[in-house]
Amino acid sequence: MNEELETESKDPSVLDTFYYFNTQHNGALSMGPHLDPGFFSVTPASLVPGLQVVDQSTQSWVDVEAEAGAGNLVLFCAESLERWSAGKYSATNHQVVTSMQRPRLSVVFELRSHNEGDAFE
Ligand SMILES: O=C(O)CCC(=O)C(=O)O
Ligand SMILES: [Fe+2]
Repeated sequence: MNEELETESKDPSVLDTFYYFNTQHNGALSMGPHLDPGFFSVTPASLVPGLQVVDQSTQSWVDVEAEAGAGNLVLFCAESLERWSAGKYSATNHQVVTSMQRPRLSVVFELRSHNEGDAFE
Protein backbone atom coordinates (compact mmCIF):
# COMPACT_ATOMS: atom_id res chain seq x y z
CA MET A 1 0.00 0.00 0.00
CA ASN A 2 1.47 3.40 -0.88
CA GLU A 3 1.86 6.12 1.72
CA GLU A 4 -1.03 8.21 0.44
CA LEU A 5 -3.52 5.32 0.60
CA GLU A 6 -2.22 4.28 3.99
CA THR A 7 -2.79 7.79 5.35
CA GLU A 8 -6.25 7.96 3.80
CA SER A 9 -7.40 4.67 5.29
CA LYS A 10 -6.25 5.81 8.74
CA ASP A 11 -8.32 8.99 8.65
CA PRO A 12 -10.91 9.07 11.41
CA SER A 13 -14.58 9.54 10.68
CA VAL A 14 -15.47 13.20 10.26
CA LEU A 15 -18.39 15.51 10.86
CA ASP A 16 -18.03 18.50 8.54
CA THR A 17 -20.03 21.68 8.31
CA PHE A 18 -19.93 23.87 5.21
CA TYR A 19 -21.12 27.42 4.68
CA TYR A 20 -21.42 28.32 0.99
CA PHE A 21 -21.69 32.05 0.36
CA ASN A 22 -23.35 31.41 -3.03
CA THR A 23 -22.36 34.75 -4.49
CA GLN A 24 -21.60 33.28 -7.94
CA HIS A 25 -24.14 32.78 -10.72
CA ASN A 26 -26.61 29.91 -10.48
CA GLY A 27 -25.06 26.61 -11.52
CA ALA A 28 -21.47 27.64 -10.70
CA LEU A 29 -19.53 24.85 -9.03
CA SER A 30 -18.98 25.36 -5.30
CA MET A 31 -17.43 21.91 -4.78
CA GLY A 32 -16.27 19.89 -7.79
CA PRO A 33 -17.34 16.31 -8.58
CA HIS A 34 -15.82 13.76 -6.22
CA LEU A 35 -16.26 10.49 -4.33
CA ASP A 36 -16.03 10.51 -0.56
CA PRO A 37 -13.22 8.34 0.84
CA GLY A 38 -15.02 6.44 3.62
CA PHE A 39 -17.73 3.79 3.77
CA PHE A 40 -20.72 6.07 3.52
CA SER A 41 -21.70 9.69 4.04
CA VAL A 42 -24.92 10.94 5.52
CA THR A 43 -26.29 14.47 5.38
CA PRO A 44 -29.63 16.12 6.11
CA ALA A 45 -30.95 17.71 2.91
CA SER A 46 -30.28 21.46 3.14
CA LEU A 47 -32.84 24.24 3.14
CA VAL A 48 -31.02 25.82 0.19
CA PRO A 49 -30.48 23.44 -2.76
CA GLY A 50 -27.06 22.73 -4.23
CA LEU A 51 -26.04 19.09 -3.71
CA GLN A 52 -26.15 16.99 -6.88
CA VAL A 53 -25.50 13.25 -7.29
CA VAL A 54 -25.00 11.23 -10.45
CA ASP A 55 -27.90 8.91 -11.29
CA GLN A 56 -25.96 5.84 -12.39
CA SER A 57 -28.71 4.58 -14.68
CA THR A 58 -28.71 7.78 -16.78
CA GLN A 59 -25.28 9.25 -15.89
CA SER A 60 -27.01 12.60 -15.33
CA TRP A 61 -26.89 14.97 -12.35
CA VAL A 62 -29.86 14.89 -9.98
CA ASP A 63 -30.70 17.75 -7.58
CA VAL A 64 -30.80 16.11 -4.15
CA GLU A 65 -32.89 18.76 -2.38
CA ALA A 66 -35.54 18.55 -5.13
CA GLU A 67 -35.94 14.85 -4.29
CA ALA A 68 -35.50 14.97 -0.51
CA GLY A 69 -37.24 17.67 1.54
CA ALA A 70 -35.16 19.77 3.92
CA GLY A 71 -34.00 17.78 6.93
CA ASN A 72 -34.52 14.33 5.39
CA LEU A 73 -31.38 12.24 5.68
CA VAL A 74 -29.52 11.46 2.47
CA LEU A 75 -27.06 8.55 2.56
CA PHE A 76 -24.58 7.78 -0.16
CA CYS A 77 -21.94 5.12 -0.63
CA ALA A 78 -18.26 6.06 -0.61
CA GLU A 79 -15.00 4.61 -1.92
CA SER A 80 -14.06 2.21 0.89
CA LEU A 81 -17.47 0.56 0.68
CA GLU A 82 -17.08 0.16 -3.08
CA ARG A 83 -13.67 -1.51 -2.61
CA TRP A 84 -14.74 -3.53 0.43
CA SER A 85 -17.85 -4.84 -1.37
CA ALA A 86 -15.82 -5.59 -4.52
CA GLY A 87 -17.94 -3.15 -6.51
CA LYS A 88 -21.35 -4.36 -5.35
CA TYR A 89 -22.04 -0.89 -3.94
CA SER A 90 -20.59 1.87 -6.11
CA ALA A 91 -19.43 5.13 -4.65
CA THR A 92 -21.75 8.04 -5.51
CA ASN A 93 -20.23 10.82 -7.55
CA HIS A 94 -21.48 14.14 -6.21
CA GLN A 95 -20.86 17.89 -6.38
CA VAL A 96 -22.25 21.14 -5.03
CA VAL A 97 -23.50 23.98 -7.25
CA THR A 98 -24.57 27.53 -6.48
CA SER A 99 -28.28 28.13 -6.34
CA MET A 100 -30.68 30.87 -5.32
CA GLN A 101 -27.90 33.35 -4.45
CA ARG A 102 -28.61 32.52 -0.82
CA PRO A 103 -26.05 31.14 1.62
CA ARG A 104 -26.22 27.38 2.05
CA LEU A 105 -25.35 25.51 5.23
CA SER A 106 -24.71 21.77 5.19
CA VAL A 107 -23.61 19.16 7.70
CA VAL A 108 -22.03 15.91 6.48
CA PHE A 109 -20.98 12.85 8.49
CA GLU A 110 -18.48 10.55 6.75
CA LEU A 111 -18.00 7.11 8.27
CA ARG A 112 -14.44 5.92 7.73
CA SER A 113 -12.34 3.12 9.14
CA HIS A 114 -8.87 2.95 10.66
CA ASN A 115 -8.21 -0.15 8.61
CA GLU A 116 -10.25 -1.09 5.59
CA GLY A 117 -9.27 -4.74 5.87
CA ASP A 118 -10.97 -4.95 9.26
CA ALA A 119 -13.76 -2.62 8.41
CA PHE A 120 -15.24 -1.96 11.83
CA GLU A 121 -12.19 -2.36 14.02
O1 LIG B 1 -22.10 20.38 1.20
C1 LIG B 1 -22.59 19.33 0.81
O2 LIG B 1 -23.81 19.18 0.70
C2 LIG B 1 -21.69 18.18 0.40
C3 LIG B 1 -20.28 18.28 0.90
C4 LIG B 1 -19.43 17.12 0.42
O3 LIG B 1 -19.63 16.59 -0.61
C5 LIG B 1 -18.33 16.60 1.24
O4 LIG B 1 -18.13 17.05 2.38
O5 LIG B 1 -17.61 15.70 0.80
FE1 LIG C 1 -18.50 14.74 -0.67
